[in-house]
Amino acid sequence: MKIAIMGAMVEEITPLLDFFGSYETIAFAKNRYYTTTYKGLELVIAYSKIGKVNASLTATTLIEKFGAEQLLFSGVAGALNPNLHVGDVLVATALTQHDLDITAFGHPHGYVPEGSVYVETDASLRALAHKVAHAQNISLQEGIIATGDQFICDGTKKEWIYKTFNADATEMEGASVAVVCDALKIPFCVFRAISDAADMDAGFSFDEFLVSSAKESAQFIIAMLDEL
Ligand SMILES: CCCCCCN(CO)Cc1c[nH]c2c(N)ncnc12
Repeated sequence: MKIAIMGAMVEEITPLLDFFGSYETIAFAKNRYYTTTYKGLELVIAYSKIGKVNASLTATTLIEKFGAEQLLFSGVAGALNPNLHVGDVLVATALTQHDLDITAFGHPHGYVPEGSVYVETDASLRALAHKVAHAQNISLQEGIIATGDQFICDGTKKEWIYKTFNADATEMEGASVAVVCDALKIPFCVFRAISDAADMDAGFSFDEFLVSSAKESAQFIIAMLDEL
């Protein structure tokens, strides 16, 4: 089984590369893909760089060029739901694009023709995540992620996204991964540890907690691999 593990920033995959220790590096399309094996699994690891376009390119490459049969995303996110706090690990049930807007033509936010507002993650990967969380006594939150090409650091924008999409967290890549994996029929799931509250302090909080929260998410992914 070939599994892709994807992040957006180097800090999100460094804990993975450090854990696996040795890996091949393949340069492609202005990016680098790291391949290794772990307990009989073939792994291909990459960070896309920030934003939906970069994430779409990397997710497609991981599948079409490297032959990934499942894709796990590991990273950090801003909390929209007040019950989510820095360090909490969230598994996405569904993802949406909060900045996709043709409402001028009567469509709902996040919708374009022949698409859907939400893309759901793979139910069996989610079930496995809960099994792993329970077995390892890790508290795993579940929720909707709203993705957009903006770092959200403003209470008004935060509330709008929270209310418009009933979303629990926000980030900048997950929904792209969802659209790509859904179209290419590859089971996927998105795991994000909270780094900030997407409010006026988000920038400072993100700087302070990126590394520790990225580690939280990466550690959960590693725990998942033992059960895949
Ligand atoms: C150089 C700084 C790059 C920030 C990239 C942030 N990632 C994008 O996936 C996750 C994220 C954490 N908190 C966020 C927030 N409040 N809004 C959007 N995205 C996020």
